[in-house]
Amino acid sequence: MVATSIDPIRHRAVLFDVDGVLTDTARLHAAAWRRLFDPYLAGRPPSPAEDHRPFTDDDYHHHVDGKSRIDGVLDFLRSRGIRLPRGDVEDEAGRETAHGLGGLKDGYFLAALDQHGVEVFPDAVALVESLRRHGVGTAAISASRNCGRVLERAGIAHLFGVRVDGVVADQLHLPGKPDPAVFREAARRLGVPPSHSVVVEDAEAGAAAARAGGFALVLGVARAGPPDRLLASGADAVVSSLDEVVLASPGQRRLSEVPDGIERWADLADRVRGRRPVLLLDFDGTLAPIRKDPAKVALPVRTRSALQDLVRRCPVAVISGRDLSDVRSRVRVDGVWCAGSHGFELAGPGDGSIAQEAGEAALPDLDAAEQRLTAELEPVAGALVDRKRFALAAHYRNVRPEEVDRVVSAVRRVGSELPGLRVAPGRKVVELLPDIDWHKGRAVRWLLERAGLTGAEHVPVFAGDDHTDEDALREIHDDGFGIVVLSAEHGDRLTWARCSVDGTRPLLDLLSRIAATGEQR
Ligand SMILES: O=P(O)(O)OC[C@H]1O[C@H](O[C@H]2O[C@H](CO)[C@@H](O)[C@H](O)[C@H]2O)[C@H](O)[C@@H](O)[C@@H]1O
Repeated sequence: MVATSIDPIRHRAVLFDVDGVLTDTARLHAAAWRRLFDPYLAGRPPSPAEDHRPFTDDDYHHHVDGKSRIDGVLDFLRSRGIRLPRGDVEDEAGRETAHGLGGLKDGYFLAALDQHGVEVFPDAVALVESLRRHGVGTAAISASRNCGRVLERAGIAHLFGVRVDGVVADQLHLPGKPDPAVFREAARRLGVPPSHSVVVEDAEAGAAAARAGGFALVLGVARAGPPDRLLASGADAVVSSLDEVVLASPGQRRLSEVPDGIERWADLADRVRGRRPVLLLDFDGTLAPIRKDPAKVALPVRTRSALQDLVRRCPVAVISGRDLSDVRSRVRVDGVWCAGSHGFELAGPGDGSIAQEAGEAALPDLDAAEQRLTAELEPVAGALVDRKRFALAAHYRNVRPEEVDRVVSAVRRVGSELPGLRVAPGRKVVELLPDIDWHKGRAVRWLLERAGLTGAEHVPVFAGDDHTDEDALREIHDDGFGIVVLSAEHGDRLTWARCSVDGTRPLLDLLSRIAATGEQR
């Protein structure tokens, strides 16, 4: 299952293909190609090596859609056993070269544009506007040299901070789709890595390009007809209208808009006053500082002693992405509950009075993913594949920047090939988790209920720094108190937290104030 939702926390840019996604011009292109190829094929002398049947919709989707004009001519004719010289950009329209025939097609397309005008798809415009309101960068991508003209005539050129079209691709000598170069160039211009960008495409070549480029989400649009061709080409999900795409909740705020928990404690204290706090704490980046080598991370002495103090005052749990046994061995504070693998395994203090292990069915897929990714990422210097019982992390903190997309796309590909898994990005890490409706948020709620820590007399307090912590921050948003630990690695993303702290020290100070406020009941 892949949700058709764009999450502004994770997806900081969305790249839209133009013809067929934003504007109803794909059919004008298809008609112009047909007008070019049908008489051309009919006029060729019969040959057993060539197929002269008329141009079909399937031909358009498989051989032409999404590609540059010249590649479209060459690839389609090659599929019919015909090889033409590429020719030259100066070739007059109609000459028997790729440039010559491409010029003729362009004349037909421009005539159709003049005759019919450009219609926009209102669902696409609504999505673009909504994304921009959420601060997500938007780009328009097209193989067409007429992209600028189409966007201007449609009145939507101003909605895109970046445009990478056939003209830009020619200037920079970028190969056309299915090569990911045009998408990567757009992401680069928006300043967002492919691993945090979404591509919206209606063409097979475009979906394949985005998949190969390691983009976070490849969303196919099949306005008429089945989704299969786009799914087969690499789309994560296919919608028939962009109305089906939902955005993360407006309840979230930018990190820069969230008040500092210490500075604004006087205003925030009422949320916990008179209630018994239940402290639910993330480990890496929250209790323990981030390090280059995950194996070298240790709980600082001062933090352990603060936890020992807190556990005497209220229930405390650590909810980590690490393996359960790993996080337990690093926390070592009596009386603390621990959850590992992002909440997929959970146990009570000591011997574990209660236990929960979600995601058992995904173990064979995790084993297969571990085998494949260990082999595939072995040549990537700095890449680290870390298998947890119910998760697999591919770390790229120590990978050269130009190799990061290789790591991310390998994980995404393996994740999409194994139906039991889903992809979850984190801080310089991309993980595979069991594809079931379970995460830190569900685990936290389960723990509160099983331990009898529910009801108005309790207030769940969750603190975390990373993307997977947002599941828990969202879960307790209405009845609890969420704290996000700031990090320069996240930019100004959205969060469900009610307040922020600037590191572990102020976090421990805030938790102590929360415990003290709870003690005044
Ligand atoms: O939920 P958490 O307890 O925060 O665990 C999330 C991941 O944390 C670890 O990776 C992160 O910390 C590493 C050490 O500082 C750092 O090198 C890496 O870049 C971070 O993503 C841990 O290794 C993962 O298994 C956890 O999933």
